[in-house]
Amino acid sequence: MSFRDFIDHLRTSGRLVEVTEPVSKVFEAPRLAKKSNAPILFHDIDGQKAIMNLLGSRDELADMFGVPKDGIIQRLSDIRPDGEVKIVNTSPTMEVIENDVDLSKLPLMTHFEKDGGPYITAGVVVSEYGGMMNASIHRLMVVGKNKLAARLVPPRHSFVLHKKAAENNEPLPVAIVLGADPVITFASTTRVPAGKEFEYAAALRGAPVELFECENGVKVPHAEIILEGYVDPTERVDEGPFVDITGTYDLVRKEPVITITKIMHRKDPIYHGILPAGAEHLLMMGVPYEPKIYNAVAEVTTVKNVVLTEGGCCYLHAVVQIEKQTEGDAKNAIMAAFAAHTSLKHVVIVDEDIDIFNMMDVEFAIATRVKADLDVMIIPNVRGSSLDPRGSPDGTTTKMGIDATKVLAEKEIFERAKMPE
Ligand SMILES: C/C(=C\C(=O)O)CCOP(=O)(O)O
Ligand SMILES: [Mn+2]
Repeated sequence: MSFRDFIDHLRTSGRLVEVTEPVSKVFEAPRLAKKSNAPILFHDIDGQKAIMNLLGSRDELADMFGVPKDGIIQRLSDIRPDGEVKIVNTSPTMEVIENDVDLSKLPLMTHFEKDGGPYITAGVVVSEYGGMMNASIHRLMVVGKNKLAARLVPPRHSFVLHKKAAENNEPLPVAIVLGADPVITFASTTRVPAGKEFEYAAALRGAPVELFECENGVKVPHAEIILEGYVDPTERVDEGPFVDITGTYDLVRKEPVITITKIMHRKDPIYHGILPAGAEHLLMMGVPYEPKIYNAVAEVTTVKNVVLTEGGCCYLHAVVQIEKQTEGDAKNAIMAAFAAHTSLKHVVIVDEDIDIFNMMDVEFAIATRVKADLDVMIIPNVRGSSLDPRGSPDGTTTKMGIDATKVLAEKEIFERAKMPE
């Protein structure tokens, strides 16, 4: 499915908000996107089109995968990155080619008052080096007419490829993909084995993914806009301030620079922007880790479901539902969850009768099934998330796991009372 087909599907199903009056890319469009909290298509940002909140809810994701909302994780954990990828010679993306690059002509938005500049937030950075490829989303700050600062987080594959190229003093060829089939964009946020993002997307879509070759050799899927260029081996600039998933300003760091050498786009392209700290951002960051946690917990007990909760920025807090088999299972589940998602900070393990999408229910489990000295695990000095404002400067933090499951030997005293029909 193309990006445009997906937008048409949102339109015909009545889920798309359309803004036809002119809006500014500086604060105004992001503010409207935050307010609407629904897929929103801007028809006139300095004469350009842009969509935000494209995959801004679990309902949207479930619809895209063709499963119910509580079946997303099982669906994602069943998929193997072995779909078909086809190389083709042409693409509608080549309708317009611009060699005189001026990023200010695109509707790249400035979102929050202290932001370091306009940011590309939904750009899938595809890179290739030494026979390896990678596709992942990185935030990209505009630092010049044809330059972007890229937050390449260790140990993500883009970071590794740039490091390898830089060790040989070579540029890393990249292509930034904006507005591909949303399944491909989602797949690029997953933690699949190196170089397998497009195979994973094809398996998820149930149809081959077509790729075409850019002038710099990088192979990319059809999209609305492609920015071609390279990451310089040595150049670094201040990246930030930028508001990340926590809704607070992330640190300013020295990050690598991408020079854009060419822009390709469809006629009348539709730019995709992800609202920082908005639901789409949170889901793109968190949902790919849920199947990882699910599979890791499945190794130690019977796992039923996993959610990275919105209140925990879909990244720092997890609730894991298990069918407890033996006493102590929940403690193993806690350790498995932390191992699977190293940025996770707090995790609660609950039984099958707790609705993990309902925080009242989760709190009920904590209130009635936890004795803190026995059921709370505190683990100091563990690698945490660089996005946690409470993390230590060396990247470590203290983690907490809560076993909110029933004591098996006293199961009946925890039963929730039912009223007869
Ligand atoms: C920008 C981040 C991740 C990414 O690019 O995938 C968030 C920081 O990652 P941590 O590993 O939680 O520090
Ligand atoms: Mn990768």
